[in-house]
Amino acid sequence: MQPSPPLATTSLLDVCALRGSVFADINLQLAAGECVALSGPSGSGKTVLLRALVDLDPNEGEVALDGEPRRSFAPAEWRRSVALVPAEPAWWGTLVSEHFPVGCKPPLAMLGLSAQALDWEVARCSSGERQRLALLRALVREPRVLLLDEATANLDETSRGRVEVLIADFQRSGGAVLWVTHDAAQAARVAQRWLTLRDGRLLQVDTAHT
Ligand SMILES: Nc1ncnc2c1ncn2[C@@H]1O[C@H](COP(=O)(O)OP(=O)(O)OP(=O)(O)O)[C@@H](O)[C@H]1O
Repeated sequence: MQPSPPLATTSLLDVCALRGSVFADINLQLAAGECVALSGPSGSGKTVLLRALVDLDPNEGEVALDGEPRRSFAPAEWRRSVALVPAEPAWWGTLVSEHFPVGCKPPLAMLGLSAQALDWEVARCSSGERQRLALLRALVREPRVLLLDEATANLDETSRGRVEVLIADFQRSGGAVLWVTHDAAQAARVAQRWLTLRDGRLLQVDTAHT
C-alpha cells in the first residue's frame, strides 16, 4: 500500500474541517513564525478547541504539521511537537525538576524565576510561578507549535512582558503560536492575526473596529 501523500500545505500547522463537541468546521492555518490570538466569550470552546488540536478531546477532521497528518505521529510525539500549555497545568511529581528532562537548563532568569526553581517542591510554587514553569516545561522539549491557554492570566505586568518576549523569541526560531487571551491589548501586542470563537465557529476579528 502506498503511504498517503502529505496534505498540500504551505503552513506549519494546517487544520481542516475540525469538528468537536462545541465547535464545527474549524479551518485554521498557522505559518512558521506566526502568532494568532484567539478570543471569544467565556465557555465558547477555546480550551476544548486547543485540547482537540492535541487530541485530548474527541474530534474529527484533518490536522497536519508541516504537511504530515497527525495520524502519522505517535500521540506523545504529536503533543511534544504541538505543545499545549493549559491554563491550569498538571503536575505529577513532587519536585519541579521531575517535570523537566534530566540535565536541561531552562531559561529561568528570562521569566524572572530563581536559579533554584527546579529544586523547589511544586506545592510551594505560586500560581504565577507554576504558569511560567509550565511554559518552560513545554519549550525545553522544542515544540514546533505552541498552544497557549491564557498563559499570562496569573502574572503581573513585568512577568507578562517577559513571557511575551520569550514567545517572540520562539516565533523568531520558526515556531508558530495560537494564543488564547481575553486581553485585547495583549492580542494587539503579540499577534499578527486575531480570531474569535463564536457559536462554535472561528471568525476573524476586524481590528480596525476594536
Ligand atoms: N469534558 C467536557 N465535557 C463536557 N463539556 C465540556 C467539557 N469541557 C468543557 N466543556 C464545556 O464546553 C464549553 C466550552 O468550554 P471551554 O473550557 O472550552 O470554554 P472557554 O472558551 O475556554 O472558556 P473560558 O474563556 O471561560 O476559559 C463549556 O460549556 C464547558 O462547560
